Amino acid sequence: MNSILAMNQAIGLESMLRALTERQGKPPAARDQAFGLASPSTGRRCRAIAVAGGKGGVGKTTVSVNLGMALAVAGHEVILLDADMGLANVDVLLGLTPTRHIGHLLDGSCGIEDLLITGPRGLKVVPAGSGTRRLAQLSNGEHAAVIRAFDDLLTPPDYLLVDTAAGLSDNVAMFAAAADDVVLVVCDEPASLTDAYAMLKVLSRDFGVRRFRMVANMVRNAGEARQLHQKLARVTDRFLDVALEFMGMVPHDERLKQAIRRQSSVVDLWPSSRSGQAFKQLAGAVDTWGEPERLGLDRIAFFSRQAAAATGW
Ligand SMILES: Nc1ncnc2c1ncn2[C@@H]1O[C@H](COP(=O)(O)OP(=O)(O)OP(=O)(O)O)[C@@H](O)[C@H]1O
Repeated sequence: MNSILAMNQAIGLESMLRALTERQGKPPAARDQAFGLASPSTGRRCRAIAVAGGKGGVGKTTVSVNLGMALAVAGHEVILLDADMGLANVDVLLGLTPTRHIGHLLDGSCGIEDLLITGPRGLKVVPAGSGTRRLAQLSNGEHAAVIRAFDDLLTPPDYLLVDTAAGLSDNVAMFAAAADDVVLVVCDEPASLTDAYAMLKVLSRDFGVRRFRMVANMVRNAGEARQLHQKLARVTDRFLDVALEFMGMVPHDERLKQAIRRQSSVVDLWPSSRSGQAFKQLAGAVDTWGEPERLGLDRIAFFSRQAAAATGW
């Protein structure tokens, strides 16, 4: 797709994005951190990574689950937060049957530790709950409460992965802005590119997120992945004040689909498959990122505090 077409389509989403921003009130002047605890296993601060994508079906959950598993296999403590509230499926993908979810945390009937369930290879999951309309309509204050609940973890992990919802809701914006890194999953479809552009635009302009790491999903090879990155980076370099780094790729792989049908991860079932190897490489890339930067002193993002105060959370 040519870059001007991509930009025009993205600009076509302006009114929707403006409405979202206006509803949220004045955006924060600078990005602050919300998730941020020291990990006992490494002594390093927990790194919170939000996996986002804009368009539905680009592979956010697949990447979150398999990247989480690859990091766990590499010996890291990992918690995977399913933040696709009301349409949760991380637990389904891992064959887990949670009895509690985020809704129980929010109504005060349990704490964050009670929500953790342990999946294969010690990967821990915080389930979001499915089929509950109320969970799909959480207020900003409730999102803030979920983010802050991670401060109560007894043993913070090395990595907290957050599988965000599709679209550009307040939910996605808050979790992405509260994380140390945003991994953007993109596939080679016009709608994926325009939605990714729209997400970069709103997260940078309204939430101060300036750096993104792109994973090209469902591509044929590394060359195609690089081309996809260049296609998006050409437009973002020209029109947005963001750095879009290439993180890696996941090939289109039937093994991945088979693993999902078996409610397991390809990393666990077929580590030597093309996608299994790709997730190992992505985990290796994450491992090179080092200590997350701290852009502010407070652990709670500015907008989270505003929202929390407004709703009494
Ligand atoms: N690399 C891949 N190779 C083959 N199939 C893939 C790959 N990545 C994802 N898929 C398939 O694409 C579909 C959508 O993936 P997934 O549910 O992870 O997307 P999503 O972005 O989380 O969607 P939603 O936003 O709707 O929750 C799934 O059926 C999955 O099996």
